[in-house]
Amino acid sequence: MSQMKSHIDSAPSTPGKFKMDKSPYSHRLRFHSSLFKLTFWSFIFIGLIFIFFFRSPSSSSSPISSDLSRRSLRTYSWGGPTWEKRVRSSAKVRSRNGFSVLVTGAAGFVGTHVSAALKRRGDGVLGLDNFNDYYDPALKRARQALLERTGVFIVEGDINDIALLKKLFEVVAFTHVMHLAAQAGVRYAMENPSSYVHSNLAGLVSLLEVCKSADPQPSIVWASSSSVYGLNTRVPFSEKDRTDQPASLYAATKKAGEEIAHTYNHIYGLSLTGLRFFTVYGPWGRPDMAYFFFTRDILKGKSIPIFEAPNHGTVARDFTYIDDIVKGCVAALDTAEKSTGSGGKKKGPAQLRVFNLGNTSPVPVSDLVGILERLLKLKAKRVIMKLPRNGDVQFTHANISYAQRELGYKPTTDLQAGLKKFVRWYLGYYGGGKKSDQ
Ligand SMILES: O=C(O)[C@H]1O[C@H](OP(=O)(O)OP(=O)(O)OC[C@H]2O[C@@H](n3ccc(=O)[nH]c3=O)[C@H](O)[C@@H]2O)[C@H](O)[C@@H](O)[C@@H]1O
Repeated sequence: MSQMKSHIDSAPSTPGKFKMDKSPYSHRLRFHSSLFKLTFWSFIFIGLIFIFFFRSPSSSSSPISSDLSRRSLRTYSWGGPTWEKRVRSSAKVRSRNGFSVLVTGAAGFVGTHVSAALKRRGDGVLGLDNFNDYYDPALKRARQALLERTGVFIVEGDINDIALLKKLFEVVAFTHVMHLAAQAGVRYAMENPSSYVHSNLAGLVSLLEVCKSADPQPSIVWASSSSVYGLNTRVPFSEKDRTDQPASLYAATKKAGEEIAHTYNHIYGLSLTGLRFFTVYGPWGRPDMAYFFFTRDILKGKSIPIFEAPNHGTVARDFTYIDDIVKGCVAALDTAEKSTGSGGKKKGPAQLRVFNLGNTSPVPVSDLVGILERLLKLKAKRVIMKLPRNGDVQFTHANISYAQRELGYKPTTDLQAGLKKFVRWYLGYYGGGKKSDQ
């Protein structure tokens, strides 16, 4: 190549002169030029093969499959003596009659709070989370750091990874699983339906498969959603009401989860408790939720879209503060009966429950914005918009008498008090909005 380069460099700059076949070097030049072409095209060919094999799944025409493949192809490293030691130590029970709990979605909003609460009272807690990028992973990492300081280790992995789940049950005989890993969010289901199937259906089944084969089988408490009430118009929503009209794919996957839970309870004797959370909010919350991004956008002076139902109908939510939800989750674990099966075989009927965990006082979204304005001492740029027809329901309202009776569940934080705590956390964490580019 360098020889060829020197020929070219020494050749006259006029292109036409280069074609003169009288040149004593013309023969060698032609040979070198075809060698150059061969090398050049070989590189192009190898490059194309490389691009085809290594990029094709994520460069598929559908953004859905590309996103899903990005998530499911991600590999996590786990295993080894040091890793097992950390798993064991994190899951070690430190109080009398304490539980050993596997918390999936531990770097999530509810997962972090529940893990911390369990650890505080002496339960052994091991987290599992895939740290996906549905929202700012830096927030998940910050929650992880918080939990690490309390002695909770979060294993990085996906609930669809059966080998990993089996390994965790080999290392620790979990008494309970708090299953909070999920693809959340009502509106995002229009954008990325597959991720709901991946996490809320396939992931749930993987987890239940491993739990049913474990010996002893753990008791499982898991997150369903208020969205299962869908188009139901009877208020307040009771667990006895129909839930066969979901208004979003998200709701449909949660409802399907409840049916899947029934199956595993029926066939394998797994003790299963589903908790229908009602719009949970609070410090360390999810940036995709309205109260969170309203706060961010009011601080930035950006306009905020406030949904309104037809004929100026009010849109309202039974916003529930995180500490109340945590109490409900812990009470559900405390009252969960043992699974009755072992090694994949049912020995007798097992407990199967579903509870509403709400606040029982719906608040219009416009009032939520009013509270935020007062707390932030800023006026919001409100833009009234039609309630989109992509999954949102007009209102939610929980009847919590069943949870009250069985779990002693009694929410104590109203929206004003809860948002005050959220705003204080938000300003401390993001420093008045400077860091909040999620
Ligand atoms: O209760 C539940 O089960 C669900 O609660 C929330 O869903 P959602 O109540 O829709 O919460 P947000 O997305 O924070 O919306 C809160 C309210 O603000 C309204 N909103 C939302 C977004 C927006 O731009 N403007 C607006 O007015 C919504 O219509 C809704 O009434 C969570 O996002 C779900 O993961 C959870 O399962």
